[in-house]
Amino acid sequence: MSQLLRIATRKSPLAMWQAEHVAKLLREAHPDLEIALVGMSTQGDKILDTPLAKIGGKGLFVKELEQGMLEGQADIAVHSMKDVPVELPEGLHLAIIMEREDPRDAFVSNTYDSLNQLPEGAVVGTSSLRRQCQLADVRPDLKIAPLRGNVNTRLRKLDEGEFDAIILAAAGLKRLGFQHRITSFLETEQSLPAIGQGAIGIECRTDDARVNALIQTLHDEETACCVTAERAMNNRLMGGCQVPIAGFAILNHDKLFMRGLVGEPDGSRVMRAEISGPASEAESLGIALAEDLLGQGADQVLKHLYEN
Ligand SMILES: NCc1[nH]cc(CCC(=O)O)c1CC(=O)O
Repeated sequence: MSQLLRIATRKSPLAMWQAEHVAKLLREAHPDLEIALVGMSTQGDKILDTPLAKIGGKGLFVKELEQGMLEGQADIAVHSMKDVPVELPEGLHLAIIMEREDPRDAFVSNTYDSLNQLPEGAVVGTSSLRRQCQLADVRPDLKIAPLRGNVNTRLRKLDEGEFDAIILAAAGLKRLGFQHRITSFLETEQSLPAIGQGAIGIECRTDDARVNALIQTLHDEETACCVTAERAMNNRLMGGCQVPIAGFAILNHDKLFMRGLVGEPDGSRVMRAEISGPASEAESLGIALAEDLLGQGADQVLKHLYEN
């Protein structure tokens, strides 16, 4: 008897690409499996005129998908890890973290080759406080302008001449076939990525043994270890995805190396820390990194942001 697996996904082109990608890999692993995509709209997709940082709340891009799984309309949800809050609803878990795509931020411009070549006062589009903070730190003269919408919309707005350059995640551009639009990469030391950037995660019901077993082949332990450290840092900082927090871990054999950053959106204060240790201690390394940042004053910066 053929089995059915229903994948909950947002309807943006990037989310659909990611869900299709998972569907394709699962069809290869299980030729008899019938797969259906269940498209859903999230709050983050509906409110398009407000910077995400102002909408507030965690899980803006995942809540409706989680509800769908809890109500039995879908079996798994495919997420960009950077959109997934650290705390999940009762009954659901992150079963799978897939191998990470390029974690870097990309500089996209129709006029200038790189960040360094932007003239004084150039207008850069991004609605990410994390990107804004790091840009302002090195180039306080730049004008940061809000830029929301899915990847395709953001590229269109650049082409319409609203900005001298925009910053996007390289992973999203590559997945959607816009690699040629990447003018240059911001190395991770220069623009520390968001927690989980470039990694896709699969969430499902904790107790659904059939589904947990079906998706197991997609797991990448190295990425999972790095993302565990990054999310532990975020959890200790009580960070949502819309605060200027960055964190990026890599593995070298069994050793984990991680950088973290918290700052003011205007770049007036930027706290950085790094740590390394055994991969088996990923979670405690992430927490220790957060504590280093808190000790440097990150708690005041974050408190101030949550109050506004
Ligand atoms: N905030 C939306 C979002 N969520 C994940 C990605 C990129 C893909 C990824 O990080 O896996 C993007 C677009 C962007 O930041 O440019």
